Amino acid sequence: MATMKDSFSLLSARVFSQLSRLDLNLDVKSLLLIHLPLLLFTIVAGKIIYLRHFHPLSRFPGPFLGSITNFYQLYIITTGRLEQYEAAWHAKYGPLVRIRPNVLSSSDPRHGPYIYHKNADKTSFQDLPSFGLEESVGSQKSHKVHAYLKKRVAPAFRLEVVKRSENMVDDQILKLLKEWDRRYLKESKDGLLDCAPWTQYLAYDVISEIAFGESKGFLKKGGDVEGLITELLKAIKAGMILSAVADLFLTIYNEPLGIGRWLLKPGVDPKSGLGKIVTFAQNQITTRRNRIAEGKPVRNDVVNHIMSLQNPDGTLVPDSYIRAELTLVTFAGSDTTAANIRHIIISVLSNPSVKAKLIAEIDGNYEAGRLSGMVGTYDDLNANSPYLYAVLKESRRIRAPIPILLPRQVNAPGLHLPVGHGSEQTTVFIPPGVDIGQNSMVTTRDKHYYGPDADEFKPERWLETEVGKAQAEKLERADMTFGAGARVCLGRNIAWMELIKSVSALFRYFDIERVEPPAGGKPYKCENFSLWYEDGIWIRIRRRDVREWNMVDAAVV
Ligand code: HEM
Repeated sequence: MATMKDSFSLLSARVFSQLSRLDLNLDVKSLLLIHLPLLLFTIVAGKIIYLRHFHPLSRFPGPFLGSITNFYQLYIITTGRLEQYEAAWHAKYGPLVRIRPNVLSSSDPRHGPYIYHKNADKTSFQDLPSFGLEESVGSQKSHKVHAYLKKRVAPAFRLEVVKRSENMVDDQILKLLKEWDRRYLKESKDGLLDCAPWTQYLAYDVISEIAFGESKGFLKKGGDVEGLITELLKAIKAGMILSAVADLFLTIYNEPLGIGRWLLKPGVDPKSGLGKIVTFAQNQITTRRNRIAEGKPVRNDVVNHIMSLQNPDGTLVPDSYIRAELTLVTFAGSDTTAANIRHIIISVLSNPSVKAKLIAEIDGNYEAGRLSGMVGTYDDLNANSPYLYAVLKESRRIRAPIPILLPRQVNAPGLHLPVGHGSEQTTVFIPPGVDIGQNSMVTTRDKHYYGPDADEFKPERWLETEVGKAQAEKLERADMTFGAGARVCLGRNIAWMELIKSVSALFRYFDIERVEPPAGGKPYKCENFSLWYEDGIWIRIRRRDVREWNMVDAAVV
């Protein structure tokens, strides 16, 4: 099969041969065959010379192709492992690498507060046409507008509000336990399952329950509902690819004659990709309105909060804005948490001593009556589970659920970043007008900051009792896996609640071991498309002999 490169060469050859056959007068012919290509060549060569020698980032090292074109980033994204490229560049070029013509990547955890300060604006990476959606708090570029939007929506995500939904999280976890027990221990009996999709079912049901007031039934079905998981992945991949050439896309899209907007007309198909998620969000709004109209009680949840927001003139915010925020919550709150749970399971199962310590802590808490009910309460788990806390933190350090560079604009007067260590420490000036960011998958492997064992999964490094207060605080300061500064994750309380509860329940109720994929089972696959997508995490479960099973068996869900 011909490759894209072959087809392109073939096409160019045909165009060229057609042109040379044209009976044009010599001037036009020479213009098309000689002057125009020469002009194009001169423009491209001039641009490359500018980018390599005169651009404000020309003195920073990095991959050659990355320094002259954004299309290189596009290629890297399609490999599904862009974090590996970025880590390799930092290993080769040092803590500041020019990864795209106008973008620097930093791998030094000390740079976080400088880059993600409260007045930092997001970049064109975030500025793609929003396909019929208004700007949401997450897509807003300007720090000022962002601050206004965030102040309005943040109350819906406060811990005390999230805690009101705690029993709904418990219900979803209970469903997971019961489904695994029924399908893999009672019906098929071999206890063998691929847990990767189940983490998504749990996360999607929790987020739809907490944010939208009803779970969509992923766990019950043991499968995708309305194609949401599949379509969200398509939308994420498309967005990721577009983000690599966002500047070019915007130039074409915004060109004055409107041809670009006509050509790239964002056709939102309600049945696929982003359109499906937007339609899902709109349906939540309509359902809620219907309930209100019918005089039925409504929950004081995220939908309710966003629907009752007002504009400065006192009018209610429009549906287009509510849709945008709800779409963001669906995006941001599902596959992130699912990926995190998967990695915790993998890490615990691959480290027998960690598994033993974790189970000892969970069992100890239940036996001593510090955890009650089927799934311990948020407060009890938080207060009594230092090792579980360390496991969750370490898992996000080793594999950040959002494994991409989160860029920010460098505004005047520029940044002075520390580089080097000890007596060799100095500063580097980053000029205004460029973009800079960090990928948590890279910063969290910095050996100066985390020590020579930075690549190892070691929950103990987070324990004050093991490493001392100063070291534990140092690690907390650099933890950017939930984002940083004013843009820190709004859903972190929801995510944390879901994580501590589900991990503690899974290891209390099941004895779990990782196994090879069975014949015909999906093999392990892991891809990074700004979120992690994985398949084929095969485990074998057995019921543990714990008394709480009586409650689970008796519960009706
Ligand atoms: C383990 C789970 C999660 C991780 C690791 C995570 C991580 C992040 C990160 C890194 C950002 C900052 C992005 C940026 O700077 O561009 C972010 C923002 C955000 N996240 Fe999460 N997130 C998680 C779960 C959730 C959940 C469950 C929700 C919703 C209920 C959520 C809602 C949001 C929102 C609305 C923003 C935008 C905040 C802003 O721009 O001010 N996230 N998250």
